[in-house]
Amino acid sequence: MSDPWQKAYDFAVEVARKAGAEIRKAGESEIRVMTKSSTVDLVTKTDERVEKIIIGALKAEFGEGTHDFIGEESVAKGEACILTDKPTWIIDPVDGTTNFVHGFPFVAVSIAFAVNKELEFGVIYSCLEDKMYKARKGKGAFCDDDPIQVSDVKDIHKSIIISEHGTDRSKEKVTKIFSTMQRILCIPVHGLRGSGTAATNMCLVASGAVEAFFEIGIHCWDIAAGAVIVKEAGGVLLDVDGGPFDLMSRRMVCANSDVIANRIIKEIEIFPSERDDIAIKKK
Ligand SMILES: O=P(O)(O)O[C@H]1[C@H](O)[C@@H](O)[C@H](O)[C@@H](O)[C@@H]1O
Ligand SMILES: [Mg+2]
Repeated sequence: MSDPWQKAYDFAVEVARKAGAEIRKAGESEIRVMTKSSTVDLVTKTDERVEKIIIGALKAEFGEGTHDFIGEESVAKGEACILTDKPTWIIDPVDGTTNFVHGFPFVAVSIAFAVNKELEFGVIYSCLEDKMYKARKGKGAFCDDDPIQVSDVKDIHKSIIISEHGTDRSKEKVTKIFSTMQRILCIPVHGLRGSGTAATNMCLVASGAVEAFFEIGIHCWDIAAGAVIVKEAGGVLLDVDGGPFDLMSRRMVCANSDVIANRIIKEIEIFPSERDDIAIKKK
């Protein structure tokens, strides 16, 4: 039986690599000479420019109108964030924007592809590390063509948990985020980490470098590609309340096993986060 998505998968890897080169170039040439404040404007331009390069290349390859697109920058400009049955690209052109501004070495291009609302493949290019993580549904997960597997650590006390404080600075949310982190740290676990990008954090779970990642407040474009990569590396994906993973819910736990995931879930203080697909309908 023909494999309809192999060409799209291979092309996505190529496009992610090209986008990563653009990000590195912007980092080397433009960002370094700018003051921090004007750099932030420049970064928004870089995010938008890289997303245009990615979507432009995909439309040129697969035709206008045949596929749908959910991109961080296009949604920010008011485009719909609804997963249809059509072949849909879910794109974060620069995951770890704040890292990028500071030259903190974790910046990822995240490209996922879904058909009939099912994630078919995910590609995450960690462009400052030059590491290409990728996975197709049912065909395993890879980093630069080497197969990757989640960690086999079963003991929470021997686990590293990765999470993020996100971009919200309201006292109420920050308190909830850090009290959750404090409870998890004092289980105790072996350590708490955060790379500054959800996509990279999920690759660290998939490659066995850490045992679990959780966050409330992320978006579908941050986690769609990582969801395929973690699953294909033998990991599990859940909602922060222990229910089934929901791509549009803006919250998730992924881990090397249900045991570690459910132990983390016990400590998470949940706060509301507006769904990706509902928020846009309100506009
Ligand atoms: O807005 P940036 O700097 O990209 O940071 C967010 C990042 O995009 C997400 O992947 C992380 O998980 C968030 O916590 C960051 O705030
Ligand atoms: Mg992001």
